[in-house]
Amino acid sequence: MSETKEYKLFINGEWKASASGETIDVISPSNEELVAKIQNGTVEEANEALEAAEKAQKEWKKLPARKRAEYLYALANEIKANSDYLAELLVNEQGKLLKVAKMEVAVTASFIEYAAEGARRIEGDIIPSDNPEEQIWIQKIPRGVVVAITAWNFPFALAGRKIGPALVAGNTIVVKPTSETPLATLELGNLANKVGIPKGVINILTGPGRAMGNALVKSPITKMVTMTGSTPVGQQIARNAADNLTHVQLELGGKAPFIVFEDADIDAAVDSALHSRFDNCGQVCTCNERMYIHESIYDVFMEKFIAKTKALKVGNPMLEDTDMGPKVNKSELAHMEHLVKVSLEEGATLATGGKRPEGKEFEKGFWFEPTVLTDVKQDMTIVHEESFGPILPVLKFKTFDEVVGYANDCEYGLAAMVFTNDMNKIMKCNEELEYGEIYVNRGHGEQHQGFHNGYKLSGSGGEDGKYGFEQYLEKKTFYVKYKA
Ligand SMILES: NC(=O)C1=CN([C@@H]2O[C@H](COP(=O)(O)OP(=O)(O)OC[C@H]3O[C@@H](n4cnc5c(N)ncnc54)[C@H](OP(=O)(O)O)[C@@H]3O)[C@@H](O)[C@H]2O)C=CC1
Ligand SMILES: O=C(O)[C@@H](O)[C@@H]1OC[C@H](O)[C@H]1O
Repeated sequence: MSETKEYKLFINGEWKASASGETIDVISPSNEELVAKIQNGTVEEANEALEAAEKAQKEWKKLPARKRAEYLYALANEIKANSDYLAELLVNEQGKLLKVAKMEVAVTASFIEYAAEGARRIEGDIIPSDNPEEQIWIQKIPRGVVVAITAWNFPFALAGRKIGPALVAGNTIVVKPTSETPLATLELGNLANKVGIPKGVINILTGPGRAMGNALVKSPITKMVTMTGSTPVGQQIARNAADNLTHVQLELGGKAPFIVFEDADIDAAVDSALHSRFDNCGQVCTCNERMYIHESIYDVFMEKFIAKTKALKVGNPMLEDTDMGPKVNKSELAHMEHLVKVSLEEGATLATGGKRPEGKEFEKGFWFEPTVLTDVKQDMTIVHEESFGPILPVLKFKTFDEVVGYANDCEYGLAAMVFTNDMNKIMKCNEELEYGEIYVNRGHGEQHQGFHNGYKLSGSGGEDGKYGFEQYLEKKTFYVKYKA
């Protein structure tokens, strides 16, 4: 029996055990076996990491951005070179399919490479003054120390999505991954050392968000917090950051509507609806969380959709022909069971799924069947509460105004998906849907050069692309008077 690996804290380029002397178990969602142990870091260690990042940033910001980018290209190459190991770690800690984990590793490297490409596009302005013999210069400068706090659904990609732009902009970073799935992210410490990223530029801490996270957010050393996670925690972070007026970038919860109009390509819509709900066991912030089908195509659409849902293969995430793995932990599984119970009590019908799959392989682990609910009404809990799992409520609609009203009847505003070939409908959806990211005639899936931006309780600030990169830069304005 090999000894269980114990990960340490990565501070100032060194690995160290926490002074707390306590560790946290990371268990496999597939079988509840112990995967590794991580440190239960202390508030003092949070401050130690922040001080290391602050010290390192003084030199890091002086490097030409191109040189900083070269370090990041090297890091991305190391990530790709270690893809198999990192992907298997993601399967073990998060329960995602191996093929999805390999995609996540590739996307992580790609996020970092995309950020590095921006090294020569940190552009300021020179503006003529109203005064004679005077110029106005607006310079883009790094903010300083960035704290990155990430969720458990794509932990590695979310870390790369933040490390890349933060470092290219000339900031240094303290990353606090969720205690649920920190392992692949911790491995970035080894890779950072291997490519020679200076000590203190990247620091990685583990420990419960409430204690460790609070300390990182509240510190006056922290000049920006970028967080991906739930809305309640994002709101808490915004409150904690207010004391120092620290810049906050939040990517939070969602309840994406998936709307299929009468003129849609039904087969394309069925496939997109299936993947946008059940990929990664429904644990994607832009997932199809509620589906609206025009009444004229409802029967033909649902016959195809239910058949494909029932055909999904739930099981061992390491196998190539598996379509869906387990939920990430026990409480998430309990949330699935609760949502189905409440939905049935409120009058919904269980069209398929609704419970733990049967069979010996599912006795351990956090398994839940792909679930579809019909006879759903707009005022039901399941239409408004994020499931972030494999549960899909389906509703019929008659008119455009009715379905847009249903779609906007939501406290979230991250993503929406629309299937129609009618250009007028597409443009009206563009105008009337209150969502930061709208997919037309395809399922979810952002691209780096876009802008992942949540309205309402889905977030603040936005991430990715040139507008996401801007979040990591401060501006400094000079009024320069001279004698011509
Ligand atoms: N908009 C987007 O792009 C995405 C949004 N999400 C959302 O994330 C949620 C699921 O992820 P989950 O990890 O459960 O989210 P949580 O909000 O529970 O946790 C997110 C992170 O915040 C940390 N944290 C918890 N409390 C605090 C605090 N007081 N101060 C600072 N940090 C804190 C957690 O640490 P710890 O876990 O160690 O306590 C974790 O690292 C869903 O709501 C989903 O919609 C997920 C992915 C993408
Ligand atoms: O965070 C999410 O759920 C999505 O933004 C997801 O994270 C990384 C992937 O590239 C996105 O699909």
